[in-house]
Amino acid sequence: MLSQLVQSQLLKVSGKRAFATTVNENFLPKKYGGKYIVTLIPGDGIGKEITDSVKTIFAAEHVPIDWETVELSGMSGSASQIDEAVLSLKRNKVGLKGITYTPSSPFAKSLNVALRKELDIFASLVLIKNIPGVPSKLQDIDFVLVRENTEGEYSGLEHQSVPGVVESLKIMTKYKTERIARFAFDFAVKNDRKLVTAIHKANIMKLGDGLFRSTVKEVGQAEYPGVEVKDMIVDNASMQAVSYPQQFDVMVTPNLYGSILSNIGAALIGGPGLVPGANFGREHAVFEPGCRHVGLDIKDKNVANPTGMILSATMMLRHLGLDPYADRIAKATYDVLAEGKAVTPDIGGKATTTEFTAAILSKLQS
Ligand SMILES: NC(=O)C1=CN([C@@H]2O[C@H](COP(=O)(O)OP(=O)(O)OC[C@H]3O[C@@H](n4cnc5c(N)ncnc54)[C@H](O)[C@@H]3O)[C@@H](O)[C@H]2O)C=CC1
Ligand SMILES: O=C(O)CCC(=O)C(=O)O
Ligand SMILES: [Mg+2]
Repeated sequence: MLSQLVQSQLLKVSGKRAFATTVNENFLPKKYGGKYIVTLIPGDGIGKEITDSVKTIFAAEHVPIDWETVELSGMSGSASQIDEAVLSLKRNKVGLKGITYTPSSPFAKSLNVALRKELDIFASLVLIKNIPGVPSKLQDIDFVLVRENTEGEYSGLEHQSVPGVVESLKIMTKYKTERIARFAFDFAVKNDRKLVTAIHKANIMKLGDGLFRSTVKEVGQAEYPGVEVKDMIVDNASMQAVSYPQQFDVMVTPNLYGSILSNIGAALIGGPGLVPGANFGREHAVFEPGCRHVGLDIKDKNVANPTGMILSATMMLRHLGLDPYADRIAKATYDVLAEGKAVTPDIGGKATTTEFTAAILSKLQS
């Protein structure tokens, strides 16, 4: 039973299928000396601890990857760090990333957002699915969030026209809405999902969200007759997500609603440390925990749950065609979670991050 569940998780976590339709084959990463070079950006907060967990597991499994580590910090970093990170990702095409902190000061730009825009990794993919053994109030949850990553509310265009009056621009374009819609429908087709729901607020933002709603529906109806398309207002979708999440299959969202729904989704399945994610463009793919939390409050305490990062890393392995490594690592991770003996405090356990990682290693060796 468990292995069947694991198998279906593995299929659905597969970034490769989503990627294959989106990335130009000419830009697939190349091996050097039999190994892929992957950019590793630990980021701030718990990033180092959870990427260390991945590094330990990959080393023990002899995964044919060399890491190119780039420091990127929103707390202390120099301006040149972002250039270095972008250069490394442009060269290697593939990255594994923690989250960088963004201070609320008006002068501090989000490095996470800058990186996504610079590389045009426009599609965020987040899997919200119950994990056997992890307590959650509702069962049979299994949906995917496809989130536009480069425009919308995260455009970062704000100005104060006169003191006390601020205008924030939300940019929505037909071009970027069509491409995120196609990504969502392609993902649905390739992963045997039947329903795409466009999430919007077209009753209030009639032009911007109206464009999003109508474009997703047009693309679906014209190009993907085998996939049902619906739409739902974001307020209702948030309520439905916590009362009847089983109704959702693939949700396609503008930027901010995707962030909010990924956080609701994380809470539904047991917490932010469990959710895997990836960002795809035509040339690059960057894998990062789907709920995108920095975790400054638990930094260096050795309690962070690295599951979301490990599962993001297994999506990356599939993207690179290293499925057998991904299968073994994901299965060992799910087995440790299912047993519940060596799990971290966020899901009710007492284990440290390193003890959880060690339990995965011993599963792999057994
Ligand atoms: N504050 C920032 O710089 C950034 C914030 N965000 C977004 O803002 C929202 C909230 O961010 P923050 O308030 O900074 O959240 P946070 O990073 O403080 O996380 C919220 C809570 O979840 C816990 N948590 C997160 N990951 C965990 C893990 N792997 N294991 C165990 N516990 C974990 C943290 O300890 C914390 O108590 C999120 O949606 C996030 O996507 C995204 C990027 C940067
Ligand atoms: O980069 C940030 O500081 C916040 C971004 C965010 O909330 C997200 O990407 O979901
Ligand atoms: Mg967020």
